[in-house]
Amino acid sequence: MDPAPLEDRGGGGPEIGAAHRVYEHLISLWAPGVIEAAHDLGVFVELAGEPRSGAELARALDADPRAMSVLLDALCAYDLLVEDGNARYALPAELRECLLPDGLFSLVGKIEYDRTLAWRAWRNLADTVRAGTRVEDGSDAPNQIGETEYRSLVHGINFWAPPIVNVLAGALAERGWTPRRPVSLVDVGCGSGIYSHLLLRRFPALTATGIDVRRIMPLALAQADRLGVADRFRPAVMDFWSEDWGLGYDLALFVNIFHLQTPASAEELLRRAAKSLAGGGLVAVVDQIVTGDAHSAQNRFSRLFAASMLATGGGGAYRTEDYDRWLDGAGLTRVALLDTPMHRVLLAGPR
Ligand SMILES: C[S@@+](CC[C@H](N)C(=O)[O-])C[C@H]1O[C@@H](n2cnc3c(N)ncnc32)[C@H](O)[C@@H]1O
Repeated sequence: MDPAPLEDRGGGGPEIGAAHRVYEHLISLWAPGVIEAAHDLGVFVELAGEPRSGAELARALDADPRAMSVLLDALCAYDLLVEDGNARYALPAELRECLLPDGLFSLVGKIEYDRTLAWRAWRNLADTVRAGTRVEDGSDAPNQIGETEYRSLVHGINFWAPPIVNVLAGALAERGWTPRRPVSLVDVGCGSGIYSHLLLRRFPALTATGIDVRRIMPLALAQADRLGVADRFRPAVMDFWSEDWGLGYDLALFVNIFHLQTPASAEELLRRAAKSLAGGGLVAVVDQIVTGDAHSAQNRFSRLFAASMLATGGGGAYRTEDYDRWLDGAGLTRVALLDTPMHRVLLAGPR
């Protein structure tokens, strides 16, 4: 046996540090395992009311009492539940919104998406890397996430929106958007519509058109109602490739749309956006946009996000140079690039 890993430093040389690091990555698998088991069993919903003991939860959820206690303690280890010292477990207030199904920022859709699609896709990532995601003619494949999966997914990414909208709204205000100015936007692939809805709350004279497919639109309409902006949110059920988006918008907004594209389809989307704008209108792309700064938090997340896109069927995290080339092809030019959590906001206007 090579004695080097055991030498000096109390048995903890760089090799042991490296093994700890890799092991920590490997056991990241435990977190979704524990959270998803609790979701499947109904633990979070059961704890929406009073704190309960392990035995009470096991009885209510038809589970083995000892196994339930192990699961509850693991949830406490992740700070997802708290134990009151008398073996009663509670769901902390700040976690209710994301762990219960009806919260505006509920991650239940993400959990369900991961259970139906992502686990299997990640398990087969090596096969995907061997085969690549090119289609027969050698071009990249667009992302294959289906409408059914989007129904789970779109609410599960709502929590990204508030800090991004803060930054975007600030940039729009700097460019002359005031509470009284009647402006309009088209939200292309709006999903739950959260970006439109939060901007509508920010700018009382704004009207928003949300484009998405038939199965998703009821979610956007219900949420517009919930957030009190339904009177200024116009649903446009259509395929954004084959139908007309309308004209004269002050903002064409694409959130989490470009990472689903191939380079060719990305350029086509920007051409369509340019045609839909009023004079002086802007395009905003909110996405995993990679810059030259290798160590930024956004670039690190973008790299991992690209691996996730690869695992689940195509698309990727594109670089600023890619966007600049596509913008140029569409007669547009980048006017700002803003950092937000896990995303960047690219603003572009006419060249
Ligand atoms: C990743 S989700 C993003 C949703 C939203 N923009 C957000 O970030 O919360 C992509 C959305 O684009 C919609 N979409 C994809 N292709 C579309 C098409 N060809 N026409 C209309 N909507 C489409 C999907 O239904 C889905 O709601």
